[in-house]
Amino acid sequence: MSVFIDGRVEQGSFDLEVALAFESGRVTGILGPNGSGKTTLLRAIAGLTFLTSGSLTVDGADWKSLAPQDRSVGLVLADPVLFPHLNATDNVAFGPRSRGVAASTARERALEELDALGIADLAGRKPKALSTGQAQRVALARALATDPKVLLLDESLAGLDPQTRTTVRGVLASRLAHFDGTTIMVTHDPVDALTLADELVFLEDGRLTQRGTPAQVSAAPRSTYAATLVGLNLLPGNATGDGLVATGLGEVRTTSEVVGGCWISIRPNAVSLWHSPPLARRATRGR
Ligand SMILES: Nc1ncnc2c1ncn2[C@@H]1O[C@H](COP(=O)(O)OP(=O)(O)OP(=O)(O)O)[C@@H](O)[C@H]1O
Repeated sequence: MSVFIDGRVEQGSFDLEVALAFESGRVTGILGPNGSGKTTLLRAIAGLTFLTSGSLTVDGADWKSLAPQDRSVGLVLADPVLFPHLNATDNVAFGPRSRGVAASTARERALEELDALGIADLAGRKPKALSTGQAQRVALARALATDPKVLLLDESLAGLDPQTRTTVRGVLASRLAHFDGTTIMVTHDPVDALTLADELVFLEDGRLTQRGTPAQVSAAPRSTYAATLVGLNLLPGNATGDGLVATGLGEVRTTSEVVGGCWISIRPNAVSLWHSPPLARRATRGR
C-alpha cells in the first residue's frame, strides 16, 4: 500500500469523508457527479486542502501536516500551466531543479521524460509555440520528471479535442505502465476510466459508493451514475488505417489513426435505433 487516507474534509456545507488505500504502480480512476468531492480528495492528498480530521500516510510517512512543497506529488490539471518564458525542456527541468537536482542532471531527466511522452522534438519550444495537446504533454512530463510518489491527474485530458485526446491517452497509458508511483486520476470520461485505470472509485456526495476494477463495476454497477458511466459498448475490431474499422457488427467509421487490432468503445446514447431509414420521424433511442 502506498497512499492511505482515512479522514474528513469540511468545506462549508460540504464534507468529504473517505477511507481509501491506493497501491503504488497502479492507476485509480476517481469518478462521480459534479460536486461529489473528487477534486477535494486530490487537493487533500496534494496538501492544498487540509484534512479536518483523520490521517493521511504515504509509504508509512505522516503527510497530514506536511506543506504541499514537501509532498512528493505531481499534479496535472485540465489546463496546462507552464512558465511562458521557459522552453519545454526548462519547464520540465524546473521540477527536479526545485527539488535540488543539479541543472545538467535536471535537463537530462527532462529530455528523457519529453522523449517518453513522444515530444522530444518540441524540447526547444516555448509554450506559446505549443498546441494545447503538446503543452499538456509537457505538463505531464514536468509532473513525472520529479519521480513523484503520487501522480494526481485532475481532468488532465479534458481540454483536448477527441483526436488529440486519443493520442495523448495512448502516450499516457504507455508511460504509466512504467511509472512506479501511485496514480490517482479524476475523470468524467468513461473511455479514460476504462482504458487507463486499473481500478475505479466512485464518490457521490462526499462518500465512497463503489470501488472495483472496470470489469467488476461494469458487471454490477451500484448506482445510476456508475451504470451510465460504464455502460459502454466495447467491440473488438480491425482498423484499416483509412478511418474504417471492421467489427463483427460491420464497419465503423472513426477519427482515430490506429491500424490493426483494436477496441472500439461506443457510448450507448450515441446509438439510435430506427424502424425505417433515418429520414423517418420515429426513432427509438438505444440504451
Ligand atoms: N473552498 C471551498 N469552500 C467551500 N466549499 C467548497 C470549496 N471548494 C469546493 N467546495 C465545495 O465542495 C464540493 C465538492 O467540490 P469538488 O470540487 O471536490 O467536486 P468535484 O467532484 O471535483 O466536482 P466537479 O466534477 O464539478 O469538478 C462542492 O459542493 C463545492 O462547491
